[in-house]
Formats: sequence, structure tokens, C-alpha cells
Amino acid sequence: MIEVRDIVKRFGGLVAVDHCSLTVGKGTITGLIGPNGAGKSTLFNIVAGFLQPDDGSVLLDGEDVTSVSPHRLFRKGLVRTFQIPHELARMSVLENLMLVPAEQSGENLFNAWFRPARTRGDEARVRERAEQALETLQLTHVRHELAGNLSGGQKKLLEIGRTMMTDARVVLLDEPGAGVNRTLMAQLTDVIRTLNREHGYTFCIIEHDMDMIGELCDPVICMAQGHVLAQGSMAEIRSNEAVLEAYFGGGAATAADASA
Ligand SMILES: Nc1ncnc2c1ncn2[C@@H]1O[C@H](COP(=O)(O)OP(=O)(O)OP(=O)(O)O)[C@@H](O)[C@H]1O
Repeated sequence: MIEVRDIVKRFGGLVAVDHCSLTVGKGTITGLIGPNGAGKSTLFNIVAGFLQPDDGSVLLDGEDVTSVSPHRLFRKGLVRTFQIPHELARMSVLENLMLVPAEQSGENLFNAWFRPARTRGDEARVRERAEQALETLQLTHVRHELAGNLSGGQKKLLEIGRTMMTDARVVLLDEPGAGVNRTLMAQLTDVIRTLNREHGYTFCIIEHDMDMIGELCDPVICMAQGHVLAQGSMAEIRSNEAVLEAYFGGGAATAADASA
């Protein structure tokens, strides 16, 4: 679904992504791991159109989308989640979801004033979709709560929920597990799995929590120093010498300790 071909990205003299090539297969939950500074987020930002590479290309379903704007990629079904912005923190959970289609279509006052019936019909459909998303996310009980009052884990669920209001096909998740407690982590894992199996979403997930990666992802791709070091199942990655070397400089620990 996503093919990254020989991407290079430099920041001044620093090569953050160094001839990196990888693929994210359709229907997979692909994990992207690697020590700090490996170039994972930079690569994500290039794939999602927020950064332009110095060299190489990105293909989405076979179409060259290198340097296409995030907005246009969003319309093609490639979505990157982001923290709930400040303005939206003061709106309810339900409103946060209902706003997404309007943001996506650049809805304007013209429709609201001159096509009120159409707008009302759209609103009913959007509300229904939002209610369904809340059910899948198990957030129905906090639907009228201000988004800013949610716990860290609930905010992550809401971020993922916002992708459910789009026609997302591929979702890039940057550290969905960061700062999330164990209970909500299990819920988050369930939601990602449901969206993958029942809604056909493809995921690419950057995560430092190896338990989460092990539970959800196959394959797992390990980056170091800007390029792919190894790819395989979590079991293969855990015992890969080059991966252990990258994380621990040859120490006797296992990759599972990387999440500590
Ligand atoms: N905007 C920038 N300007 C200069 N250097 C940058 C910039 N963004 C990233 N870097 C550098 O590029 C390298 C790769 O960073 P990146 O954030 O992509 O790594 P990462 O694998 O996502 O790390 P982490 O797991 O810590 O988030 C690092 O050395 C980082 O300091």
C-alpha cells in the first residue's frame, strides 16, 4: 500500500533518513521501531507530506505521491494522527468527531445558508457515523465531556476516532501508547485491531512499547541511523543481532528491554 523508495532527508549536515526503502503491505499492521534518532518520525513526516525528501520517492497504492500535500494525501485516504489541538480541547468529544468531515471538505457558509436541507441531512449522517465511532472506541459515556478533560489514553482513542470520520485507508500512528495506562492500552490495542480486521484499515505504527508492537504488528521493521536494519516477525526482530547491537551496543539485554 505504501512503498518508500530510497528516501534521503538531510537537516544541514545531519542525514536523518539515509537511503531508506520499505513497504507497508495492504491490510497489515506494520510496526516501525528503532532507537531514538533512528529517523522514524522524519520518515513518517515525509510519507504524510509534511516534509519533502531530498531524494527518493513515496508510492501510495502504486501512485507516486512524493511531496504531495498532507491535505491531498488525506483525501486519498492516507491519514496521520495528531494530538487534539487546543481549540478542539474546549469542544465535546462528539463535536470533535463531527467536525472532521467539515474540516476535510472545507465546508463553507454557502451550504449552511443556501442549502440548509442538504446540510441538515449531512449532519444527521455525520452524527450517526460519530456515534458509531464512539461505540467502537467505547467512549460513548464521555461523548459530552470536553475533549481537554479526557485522560491521556482516552485522548489517543479520540485521535484514532477522528480518522474513523474520514475515508482513511492507511493510518500512520506515532507512538499511540505513549503515556497511556495499561487498561486503556488494552482498549487501544483492541480498537486498532478492530479497525484493521473489520474496517480494512492498514496501519503503520511507530512505538517504543515492545509489548504493544509484539501484540499488534506483523511485520516489524527496525530502523537505525536512517535506514532499515531488519524486518520480520517480532520474534525474529527480538533475536536479531544487528537490532540488539543498535539498541544496546552489543549488550546482553533483549529487545524487549527497549520499552523499559
Ligand atoms: N527539524 C529537524 N531539524 C534538525 N534535525 C532534525 C529535525 N528533525 C529531526 N532531526 C534529527 O534527525 C534525526 C532523526 O530524528 P527522528 O525524530 O526522525 O528520529 P526518531 O527515530 O523518530 O526518534 P525518536 O524515537 O526519539 O522519536 C535525529 O538526529 C534528530 O535530531
